[in-house]
Amino acid sequence: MEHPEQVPQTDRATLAGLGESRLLEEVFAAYGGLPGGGVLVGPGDDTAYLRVPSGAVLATTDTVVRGRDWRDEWSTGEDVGVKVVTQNLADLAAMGGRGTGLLVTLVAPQDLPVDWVRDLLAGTAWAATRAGVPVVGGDLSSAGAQEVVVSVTALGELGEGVARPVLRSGARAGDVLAVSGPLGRSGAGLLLLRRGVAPGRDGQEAGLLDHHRRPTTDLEQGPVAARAGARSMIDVSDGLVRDADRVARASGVRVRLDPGPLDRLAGLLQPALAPADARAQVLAGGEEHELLATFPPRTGPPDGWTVLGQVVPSQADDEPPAGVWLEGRRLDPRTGGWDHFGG
Ligand SMILES: Nc1ncnc2c1ncn2[C@@H]1O[C@H](COP(=O)(O)OP(=O)(O)OP(=O)(O)O)[C@@H](O)[C@H]1O
Ligand SMILES: Cc1ncc(C[n+]2csc(CCOP(=O)(O)O)c2C)c(N)n1
Ligand SMILES: [Mg+2]
Repeated sequence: MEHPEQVPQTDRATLAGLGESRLLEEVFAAYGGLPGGGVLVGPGDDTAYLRVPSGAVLATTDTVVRGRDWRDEWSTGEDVGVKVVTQNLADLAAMGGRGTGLLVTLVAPQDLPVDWVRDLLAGTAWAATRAGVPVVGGDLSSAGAQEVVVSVTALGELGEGVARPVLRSGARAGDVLAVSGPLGRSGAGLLLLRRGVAPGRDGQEAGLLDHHRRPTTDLEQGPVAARAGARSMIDVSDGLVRDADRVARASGVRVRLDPGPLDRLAGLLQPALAPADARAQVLAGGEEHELLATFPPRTGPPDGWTVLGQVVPSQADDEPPAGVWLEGRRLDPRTGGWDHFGG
């Protein structure tokens, strides 16, 4: 028979000491108070059971891996939780949607400190609460030493007043290209961390590090853009050029960036970054999770968005015909931006 009070505190400090059942109790407690009117059955049974008022579901998933997507020297478990939830919700926002439920999976070694998992639960719960989305389930599994993987699946539906999802393929010649917020902050923060910069709590560098650790996208801007008539949309996860190139190719158009707004956005990263580094991060910095959308010229973007350029027809003699252009030259998406497999 087990006497929990006799188990030394240190034994409970790792996942092996705590055990799956007690960890699950903590998981349920962490996610228990979250909002979510449509949840008919929440965590604890074989599946969750959700109401689907609009009759159609948005579904996306995004996974982060220790060493690849975060480093423990740079990010806490709470940071990881905030970021992985935000990444998923930004994908829903980029369709013109909002979350209705999250599933959170943790794959971790037995010697992982329970406190790291408690931080992860706090971070995921914080980001879910901020967005008004319940965590409805997930999974736990074990991994080899050092391997920690957190995977989130997000379910959602189109925002109120949004009739259809905003796809990457909807950009049309004549559209205005705009972004919902600044660019390059997360990439700039990562660059500073790689350089070993240890900024004080205030100031520009601290803000960039914060945005790298916990992107603060205004997720409502997705439905706002959709209602404003956005014809195409994507969230900037792999860098402006790479993500704009995806829109251009899906739509069969050219995207022409204006240098002026790029310089202004790069200015926001200076003096923490030198001008050339700042420009590079605006063009290629990943994990920003601001929304990039195109709008018909007559309506233009909603208030607070920054116009970055225009959509123009693709030219038959260009190879490839669709892509991103700046000052008369095509920007190769492979030379900047994030690719998990290095391509
Ligand atoms: N293993 C897979 N099986 C099926 N579909 C996949 C798989 N991996 C990716 N996809 C699909 O490919 C598309 C692009 O995936 P990706 O992860 O690059 O999404 P993204 O929105 O561009 O990136 P991010 O998640 O960083 O915002 C998505 O529609 C995704 O569902
Ligand atoms: C340790 C460490 N190294 C590199 C990075 C940068 N990084 C990881 S994934 C990604 C793009 C988005 O991925 P996805 O498309 O899967 O959402 C970027 C820019 C990091 N955060 N931590
Ligand atoms: Mg995306």
